Amino acid sequence: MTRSSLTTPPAGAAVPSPEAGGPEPGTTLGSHYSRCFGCGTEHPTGLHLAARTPDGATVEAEFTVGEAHQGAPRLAHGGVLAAAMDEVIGMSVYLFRKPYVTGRLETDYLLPVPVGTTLHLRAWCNGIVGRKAYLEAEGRIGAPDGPVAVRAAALFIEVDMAHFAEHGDVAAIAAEHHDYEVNP
Ligand SMILES: CCCCCCCC(=O)SCCNC(=O)CCNC(=O)[C@H](O)C(C)(C)COP(=O)(O)OP(=O)(O)OC[C@H]1O[C@@H](n2cnc3c(N)ncnc32)[C@H](O)[C@@H]1OP(=O)(O)O
Repeated sequence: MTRSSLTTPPAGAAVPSPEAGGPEPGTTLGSHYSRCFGCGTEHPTGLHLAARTPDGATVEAEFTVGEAHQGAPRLAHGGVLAAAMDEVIGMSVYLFRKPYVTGRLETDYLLPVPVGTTLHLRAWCNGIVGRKAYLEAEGRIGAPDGPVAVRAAALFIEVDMAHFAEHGDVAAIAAEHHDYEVNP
């Protein structure tokens, strides 16, 4: 992964282990908001990611590229692929049960992704320092061990619920509360 210093964990950054009381291995994480472009089940043209954690520390999901996700004819739009990486990374930091938002997202595009392709996404945390979480993800074509089409590195910043109350619609979050709801 080509990455900047901003998404590289500093020496000594603690790599978190699965949280006591966090999701059990195999848990499906569910949508954090039904109208989210990334995971919302009610979004008509969204990515519809349904993430699960195989081990309490990493997250996996699949994204099938549809007609609504094109950039060039019959090929996925790069921004849509970045959104998929952002979402699966957001789901992985969701394991820590604190609210985080994307501060910085860096993406490497290695292969074109045709419409109809299922991308197998995986995301994990490389370390946390204070409010800053250093995260990484990959998207593989066709199978969990298929060729890597997209890689991403991200810096997510921990916020409190006032962030969403001040800038968004905290009542809508409360209305859809889940056990691990943290990252609208
Ligand atoms: C399961 C759910 C999945 C959801 C996945 C999708 C998640 C999203 O899309 S979130 C939406 C997109 N992101 C946003 O809207 C965030 C917009 N930005 C903000 O609100 C603010 O800039 C915010 C909250 C990130 C930081 O502001 P603030 O709380 O004032 O903190 P601030 O003091 O500026 O920064 C904290 C630290 O992070 C660093 N930092 C903040 N932003 C960045 C950045 N872009 N690049 C590098 N470092 C950064 C700062 O340098 C600082 O570091 P240090 O502590 O070492 O000095």
